[in-house]
Amino acid sequence: METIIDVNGLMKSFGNKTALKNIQFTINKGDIFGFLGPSGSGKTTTVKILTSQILPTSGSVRVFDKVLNSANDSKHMSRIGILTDNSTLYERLTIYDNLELFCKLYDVPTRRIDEVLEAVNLSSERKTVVKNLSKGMKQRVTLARAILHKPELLFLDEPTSALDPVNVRQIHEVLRNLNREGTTIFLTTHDMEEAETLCNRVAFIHDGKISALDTPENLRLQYANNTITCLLKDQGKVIVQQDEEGARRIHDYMTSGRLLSIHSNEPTLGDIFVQITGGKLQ
Ligand SMILES: Nc1ncnc2c1ncn2[C@@H]1O[C@H](COP(=O)(O)OP(=O)(O)OP(=O)(O)O)[C@@H](O)[C@H]1O
Repeated sequence: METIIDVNGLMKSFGNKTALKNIQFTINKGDIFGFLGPSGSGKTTTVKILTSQILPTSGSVRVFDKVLNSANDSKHMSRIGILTDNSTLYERLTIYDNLELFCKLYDVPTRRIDEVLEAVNLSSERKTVVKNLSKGMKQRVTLARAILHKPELLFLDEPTSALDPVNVRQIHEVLRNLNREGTTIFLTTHDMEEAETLCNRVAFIHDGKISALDTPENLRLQYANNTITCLLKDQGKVIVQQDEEGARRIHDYMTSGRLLSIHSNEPTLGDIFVQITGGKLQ
């Protein structure tokens, strides 16, 4: 498996505030890696370091085969796409003109504009002025801009925060397609559902430290409470342990015709985050 990002002993301080405390993780080619944490936990600081916008206080960071040791180091930037809060568009220009400007900046042929607009489902809006777009559409243009130069690695800092569910679904679909075509994705979010549906690996960051890192499936298994909720006609909700005694009880509920519904109580990533850190994601 090819390692795309390798972070070891990463520390970052701002004056006497330590934002990152000995962070360690690797990201492999093809991952959609979710970096989950509440506000102020250190997500954006990590993205800024990985994209050479700021330097770490100590520790080592490797992106592709390049050890990052100076800010604004642009050597690997052509292989990277970034979508953050600061990714603004020219409001008075059309979608097409916005993208054309960035084609010139990145030295990308303008025929690529049609491809990215198709990818984000905005081909029919190419002549629309950006200020007339909805928030979700603007975010899709920003995403189109971030992938104009076909980056191998895409950083997304809270890409769907404050978007409605329809727009969230559209952005997720674009990201899945990009990933299928080979783009590795580093995604920060405090939305656990987003991480559950998109990510093959997630790290929990809390107060500048990573407190868990695994696949969502392994985390759910590890923190499962092994119970089943049964809804009974005469008793309402009943919690049953997943053991022999529980199996006997469920069998009785079924054969006596009392069982209305049954579901296993798998913890969500949000539940697990609370269990591990004692804090909430939001
Ligand atoms: N330039 C800075 N100067 C001083 N403190 C900073 C600076 N940048 C970040 N911090 C502090 O570092 C900590 C981590 O901030 P960071 O922006 O990385 O959090 P975050 O997880 O991205 O939060 P959010 O989800 O709200 O964006 C916070 O306590 C923040 O106040």
